[in-house]
Amino acid sequence: MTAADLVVVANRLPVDYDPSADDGRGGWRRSPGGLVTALEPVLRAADGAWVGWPGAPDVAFDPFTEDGITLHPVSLTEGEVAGYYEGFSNATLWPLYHDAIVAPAYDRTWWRTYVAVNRRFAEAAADAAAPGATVWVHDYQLQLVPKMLRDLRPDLKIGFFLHIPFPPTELFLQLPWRTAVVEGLLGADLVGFHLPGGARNFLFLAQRLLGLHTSAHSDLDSCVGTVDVGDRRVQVGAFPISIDSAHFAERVRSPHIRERAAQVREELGNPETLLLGVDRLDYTKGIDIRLEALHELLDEGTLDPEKVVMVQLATPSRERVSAYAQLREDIERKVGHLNGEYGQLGRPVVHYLHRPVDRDELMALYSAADVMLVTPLRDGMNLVAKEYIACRTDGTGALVLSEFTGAASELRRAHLVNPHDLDAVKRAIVIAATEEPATAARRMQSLRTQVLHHDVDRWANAFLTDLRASGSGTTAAASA
Ligand SMILES: Nc1nc2c(ncn2[C@@H]2O[C@H](COP(=O)(O)OP(=O)(O)O)[C@@H](O)[C@H]2O)c(=O)[nH]1
Ligand SMILES: O=P(O)(O)OC[C@H]1O[C@H](O[C@H]2O[C@H](CO)[C@@H](O)[C@H](O)[C@H]2O)[C@H](O)[C@@H](O)[C@@H]1O
Repeated sequence: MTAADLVVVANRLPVDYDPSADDGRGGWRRSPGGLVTALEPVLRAADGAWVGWPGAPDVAFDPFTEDGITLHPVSLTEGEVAGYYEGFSNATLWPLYHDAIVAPAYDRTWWRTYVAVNRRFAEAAADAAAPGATVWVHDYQLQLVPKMLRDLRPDLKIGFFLHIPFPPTELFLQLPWRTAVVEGLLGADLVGFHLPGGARNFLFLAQRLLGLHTSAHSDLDSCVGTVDVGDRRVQVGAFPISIDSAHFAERVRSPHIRERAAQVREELGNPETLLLGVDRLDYTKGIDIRLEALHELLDEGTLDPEKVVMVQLATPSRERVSAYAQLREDIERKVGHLNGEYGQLGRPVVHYLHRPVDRDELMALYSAADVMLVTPLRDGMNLVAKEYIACRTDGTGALVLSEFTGAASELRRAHLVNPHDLDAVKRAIVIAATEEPATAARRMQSLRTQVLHHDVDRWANAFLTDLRASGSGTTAAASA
């Protein structure tokens, strides 16, 4: 397998191995989540390599090529999945970085496994990269990889992008391993966040925890500041991720998706208002909030159960982490209450699917829905909001969007809400469902302009251009 000039390193490969697939040999399926959706086209265009976990424990594969990308699977044992993925990544870092919505657990054995697994990813990346290659490391699961990789391969350009929020400094400082995490990230030439606020938090911590010299720039371009680490100058920037907008806008116009969208409405009883939620089943996503809002609107008689239907897709996620198992029970109980009180025989008010649907079906749902509900308590970006907008090719539709998503900083003409304020969520749903069509169309037009002009290529090019230009500038240590 030849070494690549562009290497992505992410927790997951773009495909997951499922040993229980019913062809008897197991099989590969597309991985869940926005990170894969965003990066796959970028890497395919560059004939690059992708280093990641196959998504199942105790399986080992040699590198192979799929759809123009060379995949380098990193094996994890059952114990490593428990300590590194379910434990440190998703029961420590995920809740801590999402405003501690659920209490983060600080477990020393998880941390040790996180260090060991990060080292394995760094070694695999060092093997996959050609001399002088660009290596782009992704997300909270791999924050130690930049430094480990630099120690192994000082010839590489190394970028790091965090797909989830970088927390307020006082929350980050809870982390017993805070200094090692900041040092790990500073192994990169460029550290990127979705929003300038996350970048500024990181600059503060580099100064406070490591005593490093930092400088802050204006927010007018993607570079928010720099940190001097010995004779290296690390750039710190903000790069809001997006989607392949043109692909969504074009594909959703296919006759079979249009027909399916009409059929979906028909199957749902041709409601006056079709509300839609699409999320991994995650406690950050605020699925409970939108169900509570709908319940109260029906209780008060503001919405009529004969005229409104909600579809909630809730893709299974991190099911062995206890907060996720509890969330599933809570959501399913709420759906049951709503349907018990307001459904008719053969006609529930809430249609809830706890499984992924294929992409064409998802686009048909985006196309069919009158109001998209995106109500996270905290979300790095939220690509679903952008996908919905890209699919509204006829300029109709309305988006209720939490202020606490990264997307809210760009989609200013959505119906922005504070998800902690249930009355505000209820008001936003009603306004979105009833707004005068010309006003709604102007809103959607403005949202579409934003999403169609700021697509995933623009995001990746902005990051990679800044990464390739990084390393310039003289630090005090270098000029001494
Ligand atoms: N095909 C398919 N994609 C889904 C489904 N549910 C969510 N997704 C995709 O998963 C991604 C979710 O990204 P995002 O909203 O940023 O949230 P994340 O899950 O936290 O990464 C989007 O690209 C969605 O289209 C599903 O049921 N089917
Ligand atoms: O790999 P999983 O544990 O199954 O989780 C799926 C992905 O979820 C997270 O997505 C984030 O990235 C999106 C794209 O930047 C962003 O829009 C969203 O707000 C984030 O939550 C996670 O960051 C990925 O690593 C996971 O693969």
